[in-house]
Amino acid sequence: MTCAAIIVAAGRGVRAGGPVAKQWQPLYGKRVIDHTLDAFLSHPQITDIVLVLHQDDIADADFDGITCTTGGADRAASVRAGLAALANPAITRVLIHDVARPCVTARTISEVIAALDGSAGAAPALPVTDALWTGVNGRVTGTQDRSGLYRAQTPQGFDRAAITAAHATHAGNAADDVEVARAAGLDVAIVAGDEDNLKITHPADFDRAARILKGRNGHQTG
Ligand SMILES: Nc1ccn([C@@H]2O[C@H](COP(=O)(O)OP(=O)(O)OP(=O)(O)O)[C@@H](O)[C@H]2O)c(=O)n1
Ligand SMILES: C[C@](O)(CO)[C@H](O)COP(=O)(O)O
Repeated sequence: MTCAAIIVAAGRGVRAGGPVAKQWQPLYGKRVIDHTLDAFLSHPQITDIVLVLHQDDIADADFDGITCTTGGADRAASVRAGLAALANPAITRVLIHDVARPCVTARTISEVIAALDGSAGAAPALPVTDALWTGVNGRVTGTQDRSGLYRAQTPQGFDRAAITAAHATHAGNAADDVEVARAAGLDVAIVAGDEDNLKITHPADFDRAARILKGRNGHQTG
């Protein structure tokens, strides 16, 4: 089994703000992107890494041992570019991960890979535990049943041939690669998500991620 990781990093991080896109901003001693890459570079089951970058960033990219390629206008297009850049024919599995999730642990990566033994796809998720409302103009308009609802995370793992075929036939963007996989009829297993595997989306998420990484220092998870 040869497993690659595709790290999608071609977004502009508009919601996070800042002078540069969020993946290039500092976080607990290095850049967000460095934390994310290190999680996969240090994982013993990941043999190849493809980093998908924005066209404005690619010329300055300097990452040893990592294939860099240019992303597209939306996340799904960037994933397709990453899949196309996988050069090693021996790769049978691929994990697709948001650069914006720098606190991913070795344990989560291992659990996604292990679940691929029994399923064409596998991804971490957390069951929704809060009540869910609908609301309009700052007023609650209803309560939704939360049973069977999950918060999806990455890395999302797949059989390489199956996800490549699924993306080739998928039109337009998608919430994530699980949506693309399921549209193509693939079975996707849910593995335990991790509250600490947050996606840096808004400015306050940098502090939260830094606290998680600081708390882990000297207590390696996974
Ligand atoms: N055209 C795109 C859009 C998004 N992404 C990646 O998809 C992940 C999840 O997207 P999100 O958190 O929405 O990141 P951004 O698109 O950068 O954020 P924003 O929507 O706030 O601009 C990120 O790692 C982002 O870099 C990508 O590779 N290519
Ligand atoms: C793929 C994803 O991380 C799953 O939770 C998420 O959908 C991507 O982020 P976005 O904010 O929806 O673009």
